[in-house]
Amino acid sequence: MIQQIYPTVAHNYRYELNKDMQFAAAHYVPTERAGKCSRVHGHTYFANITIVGDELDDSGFLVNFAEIKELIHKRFDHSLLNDHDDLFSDEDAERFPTTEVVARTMSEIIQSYLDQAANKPICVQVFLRETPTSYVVYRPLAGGSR
Ligand SMILES: Nc1nc2c(c(=O)[nH]1)N=C([C@H](O)[C@H](O)COP(=O)(O)OP(=O)(O)OP(=O)(O)O)CN2
Ligand SMILES: [Zn+2]
Repeated sequence: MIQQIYPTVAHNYRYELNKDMQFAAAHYVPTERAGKCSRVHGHTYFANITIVGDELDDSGFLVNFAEIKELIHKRFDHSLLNDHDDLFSDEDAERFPTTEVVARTMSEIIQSYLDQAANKPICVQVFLRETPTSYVVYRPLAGGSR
């Protein structure tokens, strides 16, 4: 079970939902500057996703917890992140599968899905832990751009 205190996001929405999940994945950071991390290695990633909104859908959900898990876990669990060439690249540092980029990418995947919902939920934070000692918090800029 994942139990951790996460950083809070200031907002004035009526509802805030948080979904924890974990997935196993391998990656490498394709630059010599990454040292040992430029070689393929694996992590159990722990993620906490924060979604806010004022309106519920016709199930009484801001968004179904299971759908958020499906978007991330199904896509990344037991995969080599660098193989997802629709998301990551060995050529462009903004698309190397670092913790920062994976957190941002998760936020973008989730927000694209939420944009289809009539009640318009918003993903305001992705907390992504890569190792017991390393994690990133990504908060998209208000208004939808990075
Ligand atoms: N800013 C970033 N720095 C590093 C990233 C990253 O994604 N963003 N990634 C790595 C490696 O992939 C590695 O998996 C994690 O590195 P690190 O925290 O150094 O792992 P250690 O277990 O060796 O750290 P300890 O301090 O010994 O616990 C590297 N840097
Ligand atoms: Zn790593």
